[in-house]
Amino acid sequence: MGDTALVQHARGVMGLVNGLGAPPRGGVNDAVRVSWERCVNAYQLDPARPHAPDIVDGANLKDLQTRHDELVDIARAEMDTLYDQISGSGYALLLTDAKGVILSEKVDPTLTRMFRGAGLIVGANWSEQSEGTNGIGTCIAEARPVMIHRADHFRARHIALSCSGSPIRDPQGDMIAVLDASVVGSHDTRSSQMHTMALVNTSARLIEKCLFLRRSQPFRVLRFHSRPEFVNLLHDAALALAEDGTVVAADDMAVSLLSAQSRRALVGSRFSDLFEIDDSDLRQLESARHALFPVRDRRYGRRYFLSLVPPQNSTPYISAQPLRRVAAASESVRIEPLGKPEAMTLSELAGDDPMMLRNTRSASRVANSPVPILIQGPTGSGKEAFSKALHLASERASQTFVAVNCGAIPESLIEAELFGYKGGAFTGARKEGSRGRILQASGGTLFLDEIGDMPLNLQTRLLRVLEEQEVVPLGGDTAIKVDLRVISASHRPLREMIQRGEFREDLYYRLNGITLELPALRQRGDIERLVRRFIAMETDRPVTIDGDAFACLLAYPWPGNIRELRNVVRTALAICDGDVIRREDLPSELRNGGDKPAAAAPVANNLPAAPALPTETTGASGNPLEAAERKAILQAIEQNRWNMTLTARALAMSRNTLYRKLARHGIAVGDQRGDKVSRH
Ligand SMILES: Nc1ncnc2c1ncn2[C@@H]1O[C@H](COP(=O)(O)OP(=O)(O)OP(=O)(O)O)[C@@H](O)[C@H]1O
Repeated sequence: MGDTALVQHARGVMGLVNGLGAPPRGGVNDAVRVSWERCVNAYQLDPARPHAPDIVDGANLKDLQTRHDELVDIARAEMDTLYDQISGSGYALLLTDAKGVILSEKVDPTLTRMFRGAGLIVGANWSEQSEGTNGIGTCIAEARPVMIHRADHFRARHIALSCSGSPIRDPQGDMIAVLDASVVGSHDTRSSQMHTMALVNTSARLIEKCLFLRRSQPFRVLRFHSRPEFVNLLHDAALALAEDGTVVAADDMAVSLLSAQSRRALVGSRFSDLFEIDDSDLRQLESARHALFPVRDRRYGRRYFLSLVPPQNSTPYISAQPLRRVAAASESVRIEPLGKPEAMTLSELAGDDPMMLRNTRSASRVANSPVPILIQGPTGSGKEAFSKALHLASERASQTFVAVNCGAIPESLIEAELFGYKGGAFTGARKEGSRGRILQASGGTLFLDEIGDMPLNLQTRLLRVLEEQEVVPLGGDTAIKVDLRVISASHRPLREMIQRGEFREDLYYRLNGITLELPALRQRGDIERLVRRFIAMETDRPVTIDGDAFACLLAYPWPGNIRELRNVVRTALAICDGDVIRREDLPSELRNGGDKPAAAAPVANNLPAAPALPTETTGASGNPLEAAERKAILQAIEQNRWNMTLTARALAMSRNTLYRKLARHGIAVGDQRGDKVSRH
């Protein structure tokens, strides 16, 4: 190509963007014009200036390829097929990462030199920022398939190229790669390139589908289409379902066939919300492997044929963190301070996790109704935070939110704490009496945490209060009307407790208008986001978390759930040297790959909200036996994260005995004894 043509092209580009000189004859389409404007205005590129290609060095390229090995592996087979379809027409097939770095190629060996000359080399960065408008970079910028034909390119040196790029998305819908077919010096017209574009696009969809199916192996996968002959072929629609029928991932075809707005709109829904079929039918569908079932969708009553593929692989790691992106695990990440939010909203708590999204959807539906909510979930999974957010999302937001931890108040005090008492009602009672938590919560929300720890006789009293909506304080004879919204929570299996006669069935049904199950942290699909968010919330300066430390945080099984994560982050920020969190700033359990059993959960995560533990040398008596007991109690408290019921159980003593011992050893548990009152 002569120099004059290159100069003329550069002039045409600048003529169009800046109005300095004549724009190209025949003009360009909108996507190309907008891309040229980005190149000049945002990236300050010059179409005429020669530049050195941006090529990732060997070690970093290897690292990139390793991180994308699943994708590269899946794409290889499809690239071979596509190559056969267009062989002889001089194309190079390229697979890049989401930033435009070429990870692998399929090229006619006789044309390799020509492609090298054009800069199409494994490791080269073809983002718009580097190479200006092109089939890869512009596809990434536009997040859709694009064809950049000859003089559509921004840089004059690329105008011999014709490129067709199509994005590849992961099961969450995030773009992770681009498949591109490029040819040098072809005299084909733009319209004859359309055929190649269509083939590239089809291959990209097939790679996406294979990736979806591979990553969904730990789940049941529902395949469907309106035409039975299409089911279980690569063009059908697919939904990955958790064990309880919740959609954890959806592909684009499912979005299109169900007329949903996006993949996110489907994630978190129940299978039975989408189709006219019960959850129990799932098992039947599963046992009739590959059989097709006709069914209608609930929204429009359209008929589809379904087939259900059972989980292929249920190793705990994969099933626990199914579709989580771990690619970023070995990259350092810089995080800016965010400041502590006053209180988190339901949607902030849910993040991107499918189970949490389903919970917030259900909770929002009943936020303003009196329907009682029972939240089940392991300790530290955010039950109280969720209840508070629900309170704030309701019409009662301006009233009081009262949290009572039934597991942390000595049994003998629960009655007085909850129902209140008249002055002098019992020995030790305050002269002026006490209103009690129920009355304090009237008009607002009463959160009963660890409801499973409430003694049976008090369960009966609580049931009466809830049914009559009135309370009689201890030692009093008149009932006081209350207006309560009750949210209760437990990490214990209440249904099993009913069977064993430890929990009243009638109270269970009174509390359980709807039940929400909060996932353990290790089951959430958004740990990476939570880690970033906690660091951003807890830091007052920009910090970097190095790749190794990040990988440890993502790999750890988090027996203490979100509370533990928060404490680990706080401690790491406090002890890290400078502005970088490194692996050595993490507790040893995390550094060692999190392979300790849950029972030996880290004791190094001093709960910041908890009062500082006195050291064992401050024992009251100086007696070695007493000191040993004191030490054992302190350790058990820390290991059980200040949950007194669990601590008592671990020490094989009753809760009342534990409280007596705490008093004797001078161990103050302060506000950890359970009841917190906050006003909004
Ligand atoms: N999704 C979330 N995002 C950020 N922080 C959260 C989230 N969920 C909970 N937290 C924080 O994690 C900590 C533990 O949450 P919370 O006390 O609500 O858990 P819990 O399940 O009620 O615990 P327990 O069973 O011990 O009573 C709190 O500091 C809370 O603010």
